[in-house]
Amino acid sequence: MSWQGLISTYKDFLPVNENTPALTLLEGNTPLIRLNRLSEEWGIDLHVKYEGANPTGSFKDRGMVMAVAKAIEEGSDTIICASTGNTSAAAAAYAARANLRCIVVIPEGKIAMGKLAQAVMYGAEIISIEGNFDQALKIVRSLSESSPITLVNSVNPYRIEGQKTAAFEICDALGSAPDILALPVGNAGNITAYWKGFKEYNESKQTGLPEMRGFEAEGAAAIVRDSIIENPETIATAIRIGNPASWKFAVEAANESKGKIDEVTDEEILEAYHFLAKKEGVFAEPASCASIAGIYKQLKSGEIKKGSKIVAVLTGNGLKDPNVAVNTSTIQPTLLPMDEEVILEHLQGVKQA
Ligand SMILES: N[C@@H](CCOP(=O)(O)O)C(=O)O
Repeated sequence: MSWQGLISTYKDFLPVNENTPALTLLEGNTPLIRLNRLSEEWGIDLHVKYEGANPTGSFKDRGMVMAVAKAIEEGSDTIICASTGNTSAAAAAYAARANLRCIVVIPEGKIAMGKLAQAVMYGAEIISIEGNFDQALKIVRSLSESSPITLVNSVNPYRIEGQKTAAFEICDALGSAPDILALPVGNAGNITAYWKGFKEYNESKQTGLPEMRGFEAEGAAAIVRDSIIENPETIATAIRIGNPASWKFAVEAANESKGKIDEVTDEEILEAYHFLAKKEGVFAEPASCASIAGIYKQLKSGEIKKGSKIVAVLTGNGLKDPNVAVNTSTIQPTLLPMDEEVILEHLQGVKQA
């Protein structure tokens, strides 16, 4: 049978009942791609869960389909979120699909262009604040407590329920859980969701449990430092968060699984971002590449053993953030005059090089 989306496929593992609408944009069922060159170079068996293949280009669709379906079931007609970009894109898309009103609060000037374009196109009401994500989240949390508006950030438990399905897909594709699951950590909802998913699948199908290795950006590494960061800064805007909402659950996931929450620098993230695209043909947004950068770092330090089977979660599509790609690439187009002879001569040179 063709793919019917998350709610239909995983209903036995999700909080759905006969009143839950069959909302879907056919999210989920994303590719698990083996990275052949990096596996060989690094002496590991490395795969990426390419969440950029979701309908709005990020893993947020998994959680959002669930949160919006439950909002409708509970009679809500308006959803709200704070966002560094991907959550707002997903919220706006599913609200449009379900004919709900959607309000998004974003930090001014800190949203990648592709993500802003999505919120605009899907018809969200966009409030841009002179503050950061953590401040925006505080505002929408208090608003949703005092009015009949459904908060769809990952503090909404249905978001975690939807997002846990990625762990099921990994186990189904590999036949069991990998040795290590590596992923970026921003607001920490996704590491919470994956750990819940691996535990539930293991209980039901004995698929085993991975070590959970989460990676924050150095300039936003609140969990690693064990201290709130008032002004988080990183090129990886999706994880530019200084007070993660699911902090406690992220620490639990790392501790229970004998994994670790670690940090990577912007330089390490950008290095991974470029070699992933150039060596493997996989283009993911900068924050996603914290997972690859983290694996590379821990292989060099010896914390990750050779031979390990590892899945790195690539949370969002590279096209979300075209500015970082163009501004950090050494490759620039060669400009030639519209003269056939000149162009052919140049291409002959390129061919021989
Ligand atoms: N990176 C996120 C920020 C956190 O959103 P959450 O609702 O998943 O906790 C974004 O895309 O906005």
